Amino acid sequence: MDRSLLLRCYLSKSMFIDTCLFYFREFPRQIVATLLLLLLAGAVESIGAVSIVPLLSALIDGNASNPLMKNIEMVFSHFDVVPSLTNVLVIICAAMVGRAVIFLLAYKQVGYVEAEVATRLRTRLLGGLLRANWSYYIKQPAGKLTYALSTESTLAGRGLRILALALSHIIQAVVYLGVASFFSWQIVLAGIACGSLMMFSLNFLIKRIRAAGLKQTNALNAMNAIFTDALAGVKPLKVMNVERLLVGHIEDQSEQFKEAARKSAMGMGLMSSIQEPFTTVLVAGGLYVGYVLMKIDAALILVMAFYFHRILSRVSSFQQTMQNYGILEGNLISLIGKINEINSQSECRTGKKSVDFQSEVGLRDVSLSYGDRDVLRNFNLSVPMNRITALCGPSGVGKTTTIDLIVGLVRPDEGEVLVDGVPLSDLDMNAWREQIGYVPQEVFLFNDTIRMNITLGRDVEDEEVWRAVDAAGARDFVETSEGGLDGFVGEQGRALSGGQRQRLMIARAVIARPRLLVLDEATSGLDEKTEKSILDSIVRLKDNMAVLIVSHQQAVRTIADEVIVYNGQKRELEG
Ligand SMILES: Nc1ncnc2c1ncn2[C@@H]1O[C@H](COP(=O)(O)OP(=O)(O)OP(=O)(O)O)[C@@H](O)[C@H]1O
Repeated sequence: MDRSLLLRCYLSKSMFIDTCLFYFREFPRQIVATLLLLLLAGAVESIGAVSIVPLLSALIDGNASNPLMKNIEMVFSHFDVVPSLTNVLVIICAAMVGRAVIFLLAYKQVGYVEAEVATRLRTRLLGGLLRANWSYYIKQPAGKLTYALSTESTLAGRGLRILALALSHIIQAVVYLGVASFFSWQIVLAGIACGSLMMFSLNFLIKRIRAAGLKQTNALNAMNAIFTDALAGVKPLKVMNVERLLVGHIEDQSEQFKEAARKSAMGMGLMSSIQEPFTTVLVAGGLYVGYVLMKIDAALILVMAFYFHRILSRVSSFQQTMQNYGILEGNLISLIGKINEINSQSECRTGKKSVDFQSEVGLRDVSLSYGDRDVLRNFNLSVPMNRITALCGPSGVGKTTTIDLIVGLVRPDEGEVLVDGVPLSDLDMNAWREQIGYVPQEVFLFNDTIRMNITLGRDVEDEEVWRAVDAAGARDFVETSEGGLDGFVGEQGRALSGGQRQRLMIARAVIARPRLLVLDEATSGLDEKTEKSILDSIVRLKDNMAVLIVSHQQAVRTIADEVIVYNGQKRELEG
C-alpha cells in the first residue's frame, strides 16, 4: 500500500476501529468473556469505592453525622452491616483483592488471545505466501517477510493486551462516575467535562505517537530487508571490503527510525508531564469552586475530590495506554496490509483433474513476455518419459522460464503446457507438483542435518533415504561425514563442497520418486570429474522418469537423449 495513503488511513479513527474490529472478529467469544470479567472487576471495585466514603467522612467529621454519611448508613444497613471502621476496612480490602483476582482472570484470557492472534497472523501470512503467484513472490523482500513473521505478528498480538488494559481504565472511570452519581451530580458533570477536556486537548499527542509508531514500523521493515539480503550474501562484500557500504544503505532508514522514535518519546514525555499538573489544576479548581464559591460541606467536598481525582487519573491512564497502543498498532496495520496484499496475489488454481504422468510433458506454441520483453514466441518442446532432454542456449534466452512454465509457476500468454496431452490449467496443480523433482540453479539447504535436508522433515524410513542418497551418488560422502545422515551441513551447506551440496539437492529431488525430474544448471561450477559422476547418477535415474536438464555445459549434451538448442529465434535438435 502507498505509504502516505497508509499514513492517512492510519490516522483516521476508522482505522483504529478497524483494528479493534479485527481483534473482535477473530476472537469474539474470548473478547466478550474478557469484557464481562473487566465489567465484573469494575463492579467489585465500586463496592470498595462506595465503602471508602464512610471512612473519609469519619476522618473528616469525627462524629460522622453529616447528611452524606446518613445515606451511606442506609446502604450499609440495607445489607445488615454496621459502617464501623473495621467493617469498612475489611470491605475495602476484600473488594480490592476480589478486583485483583478478577483482573487476573481477565488478563489470563487476554494472554491466551494475545498468543493466538500472533500465531494466527503468522499462519495466515505464511499460508498466503505459499499460495502466492511466482511473479509476486520473487519481488518480495525476504527481510520484510521475516520481520512480519517474527516481530510484527508478536507485537500485533500484544496490541490486544494493551487495548484490554485501556478498556479496563475506561471501565474504572465509568464505575467511579457511577458511584459518584449517588452522592453528587456535580461530580458526575465535572468528571465528564474535565475528562473529555483532557481527552480532546491531549488527543493531538496520541495522533503524533501513532504516526511515529507507523513510521518506526516502516523503517524497521526496510532495514530488515537490507540486513537480510546482506547477510545472505555477505561473503563477497567482506572479501572486497565493502561491508561499510551497507551502512550507507541503511542510514536513511535508520535516520527515519531515529526521528520517529524521538517523536514518539517526546510525545510520551509531553503527555505524562502535562497530565499530572493538568489533573492537579482541575482538582484544585474544583475544590475552590465547591468549597469557597458553592460552600459545600467539607466532608462532601473531600469525597467529591476523591472521586473526581480517581476519574481523572483513570482517564489519564487510559490515554497513556492508548499511546502504547498507538506504537503497537502500526504493526497490526502493516501486517494486515501485507496479508491482504499477499492474498490478492494467490496463484490461480482452477484445474481439478487428477494427474498420473505417463508419457510426455511439453509446450505447444507457447508465447510469453515479461512486460515489453518477448521471452518465448511460438515455442514447442516435448519432454518424454524415460529419456533425458537437454535444453541449451545462450544466457537469458528463456530456459529457466521454460521450466517455470512446465512446473506451473508461470502461465503462458498464448499456447499451452500439456501433460500427457491434457492442458496444465485443467490439472490439479498440487497433484502435478507432487510428481516433480526439482533441482534449482541456486543451492538451497537448511542449516540442519543431511537427513532433514533430504526429507524436508517428512517421516521417511532410513532405507528410502539411502535409496535417494544412492540415486544422487552421494553415499560415499554421507557415510564418511561426521554423524552420517544426522551430520549437520552448516549455513547453506557451507560445511560441504559444491558437488556434495548438488548431490544432496538431487537426493532431495528424487526421494519422493518423482515422474519428472527437472535440473536447472545443476552441475554448473563443478569440476569435470564431479560433474561426470553427477551426470552418471542422473543417467541411472531416467528409467523411472522423464528428465529435463537445462544447462550450458557441453558434458550434459553427451548424456542427453535429445538436445534442444534454443537461441531465442528458433529451436534446433542436436544428436
Ligand atoms: N520474473 C521475471 N520478470 C521479468 N523478467 C524476467 C523474469 N524472469 C526472467 N525474466 C527475463 O526473462 C529472460 C529469460 O530469463 P531466463 O531466466 O528464463 O533465462 P535463461 O535462459 O534461463 O538464462 P540463464 O542461462 O542466464 O539462466 C531474461 O531476460 C530475464 O531478465
